[in-house]
Amino acid sequence: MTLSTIRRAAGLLRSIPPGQIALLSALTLASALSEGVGLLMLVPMLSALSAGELAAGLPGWAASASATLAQWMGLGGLLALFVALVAARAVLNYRLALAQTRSQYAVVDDWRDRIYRALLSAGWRHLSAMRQSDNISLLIQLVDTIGDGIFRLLGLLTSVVTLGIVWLAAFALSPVTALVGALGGMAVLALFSRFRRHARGLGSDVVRGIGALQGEAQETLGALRLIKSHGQEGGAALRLSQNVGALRRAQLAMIRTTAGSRALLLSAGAVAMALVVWVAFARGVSLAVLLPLVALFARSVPLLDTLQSGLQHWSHALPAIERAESLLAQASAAREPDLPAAPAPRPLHEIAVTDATVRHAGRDSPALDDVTLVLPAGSMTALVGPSGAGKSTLADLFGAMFAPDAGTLSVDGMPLDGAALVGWRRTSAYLHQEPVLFHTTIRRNLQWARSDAGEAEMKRALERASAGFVLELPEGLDTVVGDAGRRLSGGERQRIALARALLGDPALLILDEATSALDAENDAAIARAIAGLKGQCTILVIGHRGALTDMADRVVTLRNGRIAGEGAIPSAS
Ligand SMILES: Nc1ncnc2c1ncn2[C@@H]1O[C@H](COP(=O)(O)OP(=O)(O)OP(=O)(O)O)[C@@H](O)[C@H]1O
Repeated sequence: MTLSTIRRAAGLLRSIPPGQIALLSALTLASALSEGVGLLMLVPMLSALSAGELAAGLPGWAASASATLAQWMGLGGLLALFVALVAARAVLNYRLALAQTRSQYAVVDDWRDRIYRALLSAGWRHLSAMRQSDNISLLIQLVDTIGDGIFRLLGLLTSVVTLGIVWLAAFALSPVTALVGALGGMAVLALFSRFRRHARGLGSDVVRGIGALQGEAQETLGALRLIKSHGQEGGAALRLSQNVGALRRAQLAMIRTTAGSRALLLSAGAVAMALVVWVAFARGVSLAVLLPLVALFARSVPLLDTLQSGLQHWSHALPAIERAESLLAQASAAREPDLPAAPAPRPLHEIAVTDATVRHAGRDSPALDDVTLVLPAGSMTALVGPSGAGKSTLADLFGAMFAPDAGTLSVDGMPLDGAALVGWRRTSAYLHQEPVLFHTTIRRNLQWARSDAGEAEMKRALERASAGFVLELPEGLDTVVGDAGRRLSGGERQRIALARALLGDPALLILDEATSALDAENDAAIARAIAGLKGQCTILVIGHRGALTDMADRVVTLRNGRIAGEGAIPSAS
């Protein structure tokens, strides 16, 4: 265990409440003491069994103490005390296992919570560049790998304390044997370091395997229509089973390493014990010393095994811990400022993006190059242009999803940054080509925008969004929309999403290709709804030629990240 590993372990254990740490420490110490004392009880028991004969050869203090105890308690009393000690240790170990599991959960849950919060608080640009299946696998599965590492770490700390007590007992009986045993134990730990390195490599394989499996399953289940239409069911099933195979190979290799190192350690322990007995017998060491030493030795080997396999599992969990640490660090570095206490002011005159430049990571040319666009308050602007011109990027700037690399977003001449920028985001609403609905009732989907919205307000929003059909459904607002709203048509989904946006009373409504996947009827229904909103809020429509762009007060053309013109709708966009 290197210094950095110890520091990392201490850092992880910091999320265990102090009371729990105190309980763990007390239980660990009490369990270890009961173990040591129980083993040492052999000495007075042997003395009582042999009427003092076997006391010869014991260190002076041990001979007199065991003789006194044997005389005072008798064999029956000593046996009863021994049984009581074993029973007490069983209770202590039961409580210890519970305390260790609770501590493990405390660490894991704290990590999960911190990672989740860090992700939720990170900026959109950072989040949109991430592979979310990696984050899901970390939050759901890898934290349990980390939990296993923590549990083993706590177990190995218990083994260290118990080994220490057992060693002290051995030292009291025979210092030389105890020192030789300690050196042997350290040599074993050093020799077994290659198993731990191997376990760490396998830990990396498991992290990769879990990520690949999660990514594959998530992508496949999210693309079922595509898979079915291309007849790719077999290929998808094969890819999943290949991913499962790779993961299982890594997991089985870990079991093999653990079981192999255990078999080696226990066999080496047996050989060492045989040697000790042999040498002791040859040198005429008395039974009174030899028997308790053998018992202490026999107990030390499994404890050493727990220690070694604990270190091995800890090494195995390290890659998952490193993944979590790195994600946490990156997400925290991309953290957005906290929301301002007061809501952002509604624009009276204009919302403007000025001299804005945006460079996406890994791209040579900027997505937006020194763009200035002013949206008069209450106006409706259509933004058109070829694919990749930068329309969505510009809409993201207006909606304050992120700040430009250069330039500003301002409302009525006041530049927005930091918390004000995040606050403005709350007052704008987006409608994308594929609306986001949650697998719950329409009521809950609407209330997602405003939890205190009443029935009448919801109905009004639905009517304004040309979504009155909801009220005619057999279960009305309580209709469950299905996974991502798949129990509704695309147009119905989009109109419910518009109603949800309106419920939040947005100052800026952005429709990014909101009707491009809809038929003429739904396009017209959304257009009717938007016509009713004109003048009530500022509207920015992105799209190719259609009912919505035709309704705009003006049309702005974007080309290669620059404003290419303003006025009439270009004939080919
Ligand atoms: N997250 C990203 N990382 C890297 N490049 C990006 C990212 N998002 C957009 N781009 C690139 O930035 C440019 C502008 O993209 P944007 O989505 O703004 O264009 P658009 O005009 O909305 O296109 P479309 O009409 O096809 O939706 C494109 O070249 C696109 O490939």
